[in-house]
Amino acid sequence: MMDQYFSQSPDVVSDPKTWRFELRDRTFRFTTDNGVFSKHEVDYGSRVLIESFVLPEAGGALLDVGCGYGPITIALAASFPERKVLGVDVNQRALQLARQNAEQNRIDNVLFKESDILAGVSDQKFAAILTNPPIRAGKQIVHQIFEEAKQSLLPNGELWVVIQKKQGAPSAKKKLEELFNEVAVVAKDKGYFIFCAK
Ligand SMILES: C[S@@+](CC[C@H](N)C(=O)[O-])C[C@H]1O[C@@H](n2cnc3c(N)ncnc32)[C@H](O)[C@@H]1O
Repeated sequence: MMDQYFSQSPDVVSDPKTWRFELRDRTFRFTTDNGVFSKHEVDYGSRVLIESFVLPEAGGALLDVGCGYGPITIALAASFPERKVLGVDVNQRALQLARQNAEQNRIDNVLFKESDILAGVSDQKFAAILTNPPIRAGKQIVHQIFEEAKQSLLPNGELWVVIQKKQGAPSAKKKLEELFNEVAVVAKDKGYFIFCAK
């Protein structure tokens, strides 16, 4: 089987690496491994999303869809200790690393759960849902994330998405505009767009 970062259990040999990275003025220690997305450093798009995120009016938990080894979930949990932050992914190796990363950074307002898109958290509503979506899984999955997110937002809740222009930002924006009343471009940096939809 071809190894993909979004496979449920990567079959590449494990070779964990630990490194430091600064996000929202705090230094984190992340452990990553083969078979997970962006294993050498925090992905540039995720960085732009993390740095530009502001809490919405709605109170309540935050959700990171496709959390990988946890950089978005963990950085936001550290910034907003009064909020609970959930991270979901299909990749079990990534989820294991995310739990380890939360522990080694002493972040305890997080929960990581295996879930195909939002299926595993369909009983909950969120103040904000964030995603650096799995582009390589296909446009249909990305659009499904947007659709399921819309159903899982609290009133005044917001969906925050990072997507590169060359990886389909215009078509993602169009889909978001079909689903939501308001879609703002919050940031643009090196070809990465941050959309906030409500
Ligand atoms: C672009 S990566 C982002 C990872 C992480 N948030 C980061 O910033 O490094 C997208 C993630 O989506 C996950 N993914 C792929 N298909 C998924 C699905 N159907 N449901 C949930 N997560 C999925 C992948 O395993 C991958 O970890």
